[in-house]
Amino acid sequence: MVAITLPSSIDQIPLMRCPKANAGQGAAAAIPCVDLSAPGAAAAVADACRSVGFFRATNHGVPTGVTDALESRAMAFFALPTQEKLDMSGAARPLGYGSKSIGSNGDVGWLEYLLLSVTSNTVKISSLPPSLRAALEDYTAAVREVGGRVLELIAEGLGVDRALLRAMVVGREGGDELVRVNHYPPCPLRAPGDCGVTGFGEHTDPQIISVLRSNCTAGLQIKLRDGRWVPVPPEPESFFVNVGDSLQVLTNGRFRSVKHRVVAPEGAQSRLSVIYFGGLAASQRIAPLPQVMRDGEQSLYREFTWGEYKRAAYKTRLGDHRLGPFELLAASEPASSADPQPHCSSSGSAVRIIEPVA
Ligand SMILES: C=C1C[C@]23C[C@@]1(O)CC[C@H]2[C@@]12CC[C@H](O)[C@@](C)(C(=O)O1)[C@H]2[C@@H]3C(=O)O
Ligand SMILES: O=C(O)CCC(=O)C(=O)O
Ligand SMILES: [Fe+2]
Repeated sequence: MVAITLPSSIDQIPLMRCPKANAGQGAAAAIPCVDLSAPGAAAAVADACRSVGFFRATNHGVPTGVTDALESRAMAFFALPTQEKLDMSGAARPLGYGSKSIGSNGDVGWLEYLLLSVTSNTVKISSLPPSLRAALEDYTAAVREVGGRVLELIAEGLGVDRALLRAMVVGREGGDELVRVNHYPPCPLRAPGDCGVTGFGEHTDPQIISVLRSNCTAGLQIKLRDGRWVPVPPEPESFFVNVGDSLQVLTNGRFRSVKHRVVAPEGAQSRLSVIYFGGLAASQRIAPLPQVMRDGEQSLYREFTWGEYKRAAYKTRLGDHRLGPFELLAASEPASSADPQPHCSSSGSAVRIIEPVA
């Protein structure tokens, strides 16, 4: 039984259009798939990060028991009354339990979540149910290994020291690793045409990489380099890897952080996703790796630390172009919020569509 309550004002939940045209044949084919233990994996990972900024990873070595245990403990947690969830986790600021509100700048979505710091594999919320905490710690240990392997492959694919990126992120003293568990209950609202309700609005992840797994329920979409949004078919046996803003800078734009969003589920099923975010230590400088730069190539970004970027990121709205203020040369991305695109808005029970802004 899902304990989320309907928002007091449905107006607070913006609806968005999810073009069906992109959901057809070929959508899944647009998403690269990499067998992490195959020969040639490094080149395939680098290729995927360059062309899409996103890929599906198979042969990752995480036992299904670990993911199943977390999924069932998390669902049991989300089924608790809201006050109990808040008492156990504290209200998200930004860590803790959140519902419908994402960040502190007015973003909303049809979801509830737990956002946790997992650096050194310690889940720093003491009053979580012990079985959930244990499942989170087992999962974190396993997903961190996947992240570490992916970072080795990325380094190899870039032609830099294989251990370099992994050592900057995984299990690093003072590092910034997060796990987020998102629960999107079935959404009773309906929008006309091709609109769905926003589960998690369009954004890029600020960290180096994100490693995501979901249950069987669809909803995640990514934006391809040609501007098309495509649905990511759910694949509970696989992990999905996102390039984050920090990796975009480290590669001087060779890899680009991928825009993604989630549409709330319409049917009877809820979506449960778990994401590991590999970030850096606060004092870690983020600048293009000298080894990837060609002779005379200029950095596209002014130098900054992860602490500085994170502070700036938390002042932004979800869809903002967070790297904008750090760009040195002519910006390759619109400096505004989310790209102009069709979206919908609700007005009481009657749903009103707002057409794209030019
Ligand atoms: C609106 C926001 C939520 C967010 C912090 C921010 O101000 C802008 C970035 C958002 C994001 C997106 C990826 C991750 O889910 C997240 C934890 C992160 O590091 O950056 C969230 C932040 C959050 O929910 O606190
Ligand atoms: O829930 C999902 O599938 C994606 C969520 C997401 O992008 C995030 O938590 O940053
Ligand atoms: Fe994300």
